[in-house]
Amino acid sequence: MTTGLTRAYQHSLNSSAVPSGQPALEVKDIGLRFGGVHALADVGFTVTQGHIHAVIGPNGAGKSSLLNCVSGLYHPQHGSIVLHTGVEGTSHELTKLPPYKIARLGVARSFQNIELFSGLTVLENLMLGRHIHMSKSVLASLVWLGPARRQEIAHRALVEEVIDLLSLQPFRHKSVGSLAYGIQKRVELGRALCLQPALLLLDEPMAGMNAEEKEDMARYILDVHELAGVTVILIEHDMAVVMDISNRVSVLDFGRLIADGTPDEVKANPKVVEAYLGAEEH
Ligand SMILES: Nc1ncnc2c1ncn2[C@@H]1O[C@H](COP(=O)(O)OP(=O)(O)OP(=O)(O)O)[C@@H](O)[C@H]1O
Repeated sequence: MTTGLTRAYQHSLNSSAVPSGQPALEVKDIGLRFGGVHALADVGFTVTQGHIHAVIGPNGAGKSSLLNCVSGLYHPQHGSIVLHTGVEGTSHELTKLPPYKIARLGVARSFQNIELFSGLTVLENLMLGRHIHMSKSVLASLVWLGPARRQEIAHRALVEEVIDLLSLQPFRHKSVGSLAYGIQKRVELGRALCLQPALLLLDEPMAGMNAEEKEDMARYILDVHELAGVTVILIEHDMAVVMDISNRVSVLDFGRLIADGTPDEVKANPKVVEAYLGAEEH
């Protein structure tokens, strides 16, 4: 189930140097409160390098809060989140860092709602996805004609590979606002990939999609994982998709981790059936 690449790739889209199978992210005893609401309580699990790791749970279970803790939008009151990038053997404690520093460490994310520049083209949005790696003059040259063309060309080569991987060629010069919803979500995935992530966080990438769009998106996430080797944390409501494409699944319910295992283990766990899968069947 792959997209037939049309070019030989020169750039690695995965910036992690952690060997496959080793811990990439360790979440330990995270606690997050909003007034009296325990959004997360003693949540801990490990994301393995090279995995698609799904986080599932009923509405309000704490899934987005968890991603927000990893990307630095929320700071949990206790616990730790350690990112291993393998670069010079370093690890980073994320819970006190601001979002831009976590992004610089290679944590990229897409949001539940599309957060693209709808008046700009696909290409321009993807180039802006390179912003962390760009000097101000290159950013300026995207908007006004200016210097730094050579640096821009190097960034452009990587962006072209993302366009190829996600089959975005037909849309490159179209303004994002004019594209079908499913394509816009694919552009958002592309923009996150342009960061060359060590870890990619996808928050309900298939929400609001029809069956065909979901199937397409699942295929592209698998390509990102299998061809580009990017480690993914995936929040998704569609159980069939989660069980199909994930290596490991963590289940939250009322802010607590109630199960963590392979898709088959999780499917067979009575707590999960009761809390989530069972609830869907009624
Ligand atoms: N910024 C915030 N302020 C106050 N409460 C919040 C905030 N963010 C999340 N919460 C609360 O934390 C709990 C978990 O919410 P969260 O959005 O993380 O759940 P979720 O599993 O992602 O839900 P959904 O599937 O509906 O998106 C909810 O009770 C929610 O109301």
